[in-house]
Amino acid sequence: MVNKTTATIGYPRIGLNREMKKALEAYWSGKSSLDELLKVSKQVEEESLKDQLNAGIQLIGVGDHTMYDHVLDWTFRLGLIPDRFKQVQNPKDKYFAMARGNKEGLQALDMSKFFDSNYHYLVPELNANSKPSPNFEEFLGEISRAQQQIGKERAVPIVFGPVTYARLARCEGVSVDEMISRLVPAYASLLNSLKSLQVPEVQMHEPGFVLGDAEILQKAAETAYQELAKVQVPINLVTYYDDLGKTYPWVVKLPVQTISLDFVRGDNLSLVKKHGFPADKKLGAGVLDGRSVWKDTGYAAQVIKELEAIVKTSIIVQPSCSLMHVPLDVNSEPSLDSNLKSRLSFARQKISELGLVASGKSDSTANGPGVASSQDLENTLDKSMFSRSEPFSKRRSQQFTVPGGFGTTTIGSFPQTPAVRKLRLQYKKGQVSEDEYQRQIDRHISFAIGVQEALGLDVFVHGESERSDMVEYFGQKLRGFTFTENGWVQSYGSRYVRPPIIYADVSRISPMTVREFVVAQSMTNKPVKGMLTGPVTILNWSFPRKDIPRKQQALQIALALRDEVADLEKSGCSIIQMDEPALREGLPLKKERWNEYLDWAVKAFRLSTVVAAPKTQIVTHLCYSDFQDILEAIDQMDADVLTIENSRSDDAMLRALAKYGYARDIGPGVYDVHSPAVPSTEFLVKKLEGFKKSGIPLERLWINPDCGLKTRQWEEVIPSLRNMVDVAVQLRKATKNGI
Ligand code: MET
Ligand SMILES: [Zn+2]
Repeated sequence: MVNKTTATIGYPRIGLNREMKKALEAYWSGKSSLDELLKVSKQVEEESLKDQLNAGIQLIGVGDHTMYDHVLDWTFRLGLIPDRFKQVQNPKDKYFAMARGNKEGLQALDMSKFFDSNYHYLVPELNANSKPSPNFEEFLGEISRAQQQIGKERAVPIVFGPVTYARLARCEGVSVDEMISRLVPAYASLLNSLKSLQVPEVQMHEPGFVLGDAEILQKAAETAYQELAKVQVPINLVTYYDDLGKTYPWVVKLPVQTISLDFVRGDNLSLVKKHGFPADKKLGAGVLDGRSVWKDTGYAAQVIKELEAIVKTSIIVQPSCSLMHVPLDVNSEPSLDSNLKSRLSFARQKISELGLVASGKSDSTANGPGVASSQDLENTLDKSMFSRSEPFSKRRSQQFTVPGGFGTTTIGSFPQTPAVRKLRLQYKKGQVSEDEYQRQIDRHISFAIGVQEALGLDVFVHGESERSDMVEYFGQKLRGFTFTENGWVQSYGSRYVRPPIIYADVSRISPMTVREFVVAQSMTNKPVKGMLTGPVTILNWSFPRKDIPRKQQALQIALALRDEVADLEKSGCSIIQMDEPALREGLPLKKERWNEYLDWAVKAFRLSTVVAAPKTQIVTHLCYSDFQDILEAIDQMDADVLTIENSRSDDAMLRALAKYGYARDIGPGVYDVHSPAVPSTEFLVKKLEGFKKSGIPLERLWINPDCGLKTRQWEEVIPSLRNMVDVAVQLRKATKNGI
């Protein structure tokens, strides 16, 4: 029988009660000292090791604690600091300036999504002159502390690998291959230091090998790992978030002692079966889903059994990836239903599950989420439920348009002022009655309508003051969702999210947005948009079930939203916006799986919207990413108006849409809502000039900001929108006069 041990490859680093967030924010605002921040940070680090030690984990990943972001940590340790930060003397000030910019106007590093997760990392900026000047002192200190706490034989340093580091960086004037080779000496020296600390092995995290284009890295990766092997410290090459795909045959042959694979996403099991597994290597088997909140229901043990027939040396039972993507402890959820709780597994529960799996036992309470109804929903629905009754060419003349074109509108939310937030909190705590709450919400709606009236916008919104979050709001009103009180997961830095959990079939209980729409519409003669979050976004920003495919869950949500669209229409709503900001981010890492995802994502969007009559205008809004590679899917969504984030991308998206021949209406964002700056009319005129040049027919254009305005203040919003409307009106006149 092969030998089995347990390991972890990363743990939540935010603290049970969001200690890191609180400590960081107190430090940034000057309310506490650096010493206090460091103290909290060490406590959180210690607690997490204590958890893993108590759970009996044999090889515990250490050194993954972070003040902000682990990729930034490696940029810092490797000494790959962009020139503009070199003027900052104090190391912590420098670190945080790279993370968030500083008061002196230094711009932070760019932030980007970490693979296909909802975590965001700070993108290393490298160029022809970038040469590592490493300083691993703090990291080595962290490793020594861990060794003292949990014992040398258990503490396995987690190192972010050179290939992935270079691959995720923005390399200007230097190739990724060249950068990898420049990194190797720094990594070799680190491995040497770790060797002197007598670590049992080093985890080299290389998720970059699962990316679709990782093949091109073969040569550089082989050279790098041959060099690193010379140090002669055992290396565990850790990959996750997908299977190795085409890179499997050569990645498993790299000169390392252990290969760790994700057996939850992608299909590494088939690759292992097809190609075999090197007889002299250990296998880190990521069999417990590190990105799911559900207990394993026997899958892990099954995979281990199959692997035992193939692997010759030893199998290490571990989570599929770092547990940073799940909340810390189910036991911090006093109000969750106890039956449901017994089926959930957050980080602390997962590490005890590992032991069970390794010992061949499984948990009898784990019987999967909800009542499974795994029927293929798509096939139970008539095909006509996925198409509008008339094509866009016939719909458009029946829908609302602004004479002279360039209709002005906004994306939905207006400033979430302290008063709005306080009101929602009081309501949540039962301090204001439902009636009183609605009366107050209606006052906010009335204010928003008044402002839009005064500014002369063409299509109004009610302002979303009743929503703290565009997914949570709908989740709370739908059957099948549940919420945690303390289930925080790091999104970036000190920003954490609490994704809803889908635990059963989703359906609508009663109308969710109709009341607010009716109130808003009763206050104005201008059309008010109905405002909904799309099915794919609701799904992608929640923890899904594991007992039925994501597609089925998306279609269930879509059916619920479809009823909402029908009800809005019945209440007199003639323009309905279905936001899908998270559509793009759900794309699988490997291109060959894109079509399958896009197929059901588009179907879900259509199922939720096409119920609308031809005269009802369906708007969608996409933001947060570059959509140029999914133009066809966007076209197939068949929305009448597409509002899209564009303000930061130099109209590239617009040109791409024009080139593609996108023929429906478009509302490209004319200014960046994430900046407090008020866009001047000159700026906006220039922006609109750019639109003209993009090749999009002018009569197809709407004028709007690039996203919702909830994070802004009225003092910024009012002058910004005033300028926006002014410029649209000017353009309308100019175009009419043929200028
Ligand atoms: C992240 S997209 C946000 C769209 C939403 N309607 C809003 O304005 O807030
Ligand atoms: Zn948006």
